[in-house]
Amino acid sequence: MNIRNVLVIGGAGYIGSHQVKKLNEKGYHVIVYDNLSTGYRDLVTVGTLEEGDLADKDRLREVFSKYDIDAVMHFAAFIEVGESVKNPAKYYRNNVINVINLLDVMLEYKIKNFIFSSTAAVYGQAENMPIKESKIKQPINPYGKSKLMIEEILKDYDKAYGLKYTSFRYFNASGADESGIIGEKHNPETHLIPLILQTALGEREQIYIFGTDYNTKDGTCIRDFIHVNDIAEAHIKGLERLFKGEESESFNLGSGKGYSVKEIIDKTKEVTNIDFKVKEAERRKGDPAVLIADFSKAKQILGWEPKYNLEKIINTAWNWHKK
Ligand SMILES: NC(=O)c1ccc[n+]([C@@H]2O[C@H](COP(=O)([O-])OP(=O)(O)OC[C@H]3O[C@@H](n4cnc5c(N)ncnc54)[C@H](O)[C@@H]3O)[C@@H](O)[C@H]2O)c1
Ligand SMILES: O=c1ccn([C@@H]2O[C@H](COP(=O)(O)OP(=O)(O)O[C@H]3O[C@H](CO)[C@H](O)[C@H](O)[C@H]3O)[C@@H](O)[C@H]2O)c(=O)[nH]1
Repeated sequence: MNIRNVLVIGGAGYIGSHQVKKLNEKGYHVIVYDNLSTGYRDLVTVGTLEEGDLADKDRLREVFSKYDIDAVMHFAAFIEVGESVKNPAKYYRNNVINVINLLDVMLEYKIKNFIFSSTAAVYGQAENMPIKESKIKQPINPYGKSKLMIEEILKDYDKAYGLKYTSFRYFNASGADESGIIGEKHNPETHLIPLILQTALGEREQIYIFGTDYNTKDGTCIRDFIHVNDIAEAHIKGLERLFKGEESESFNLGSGKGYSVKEIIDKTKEVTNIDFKVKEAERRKGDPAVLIADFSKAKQILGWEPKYNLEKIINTAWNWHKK
């Protein structure tokens, strides 16, 4: 069988770089398209890096002309919820307009297999846990709205142009590859587990708990953490399904288990065997109290389920951060 070419947009970022490594391990040929705005050249450990911006359609055309692309996986986006509230234009431009550019060029080149990084933020505040894909989508910030807009656009492009897509709504992506050569590298870092680990390393004086008065068992927010390699594995299954000609679908990617911020901090102290300062702080704007995924649809249709538990997630992340 011919080796398939997969174009990974945003493959120099945290999740994309793990996907690139996984695709390579599964025998795909990988081309990364990235402008390195929040990504890093050294996270691209295999495949070919083509530098370019999604706003630049001519550069995209060059890449699509150079390689015979079989499918596109799209990870590139701005990802900070708080920033999206302050500067929505930045988010709608990169997370919506630039994705339309990409889809335009894909269609010009008759490439019809597309995998999209969506988010639990499309659901907004949910009353009942765990969250199923069918839940009504009411995102409460521009970041979540920008992702939902693309999900809606994809439905229309499927009907009108026959574009086949799989959208994955990640809950809290975390952990690092076991090799220790790639991991979560965001600057500024806003995510809980890397911030706790930086505190354990003494790079930060303390970790703040944002809100202790939520209606949860210990008053702190509850989240569903999913290992980045479990996410990558699901994408491979989604890709194989598209290559079989199956219909477009959207899936939650989470573990189905929720842990409170306090529990995450305690678990990290246990895994690292380091004690560090914890301070209680005000709630962060826009945080839903609880987010837990129902992943039964991915299990049923893709035959996917997460392999990493919380301890392994923290352990692999710790392994990377120590380096
Ligand atoms: N990290 C999470 O917890 C999480 C949760 C849910 C969804 N997601 C989604 O997963 C995807 C990847 O997230 P991440 O944490 O790896 O982010 P990241 O910032 O590490 O990676 C994004 C990559 O895209 C590139 N990029 C951004 N804009 C670009 C443009 N216009 N042209 C070319 N390249 C561009 C960046 O340089 C970077 O390499 C995003 O779409 C995000 O919305 C992430
Ligand atoms: O220093 C910190 C950082 C975070 N938190 C808390 O830890 C929880 C997790 O926060 P993260 O920033 O790590 O993750 P989010 O749940 O806010 O965001 C994740 O899920 C979102 C979907 O809701 C988006 O997809 C986003 O990209 C993704 O990182 C939240 O309750 C937050 O308030 C703290 O208490 N202290």
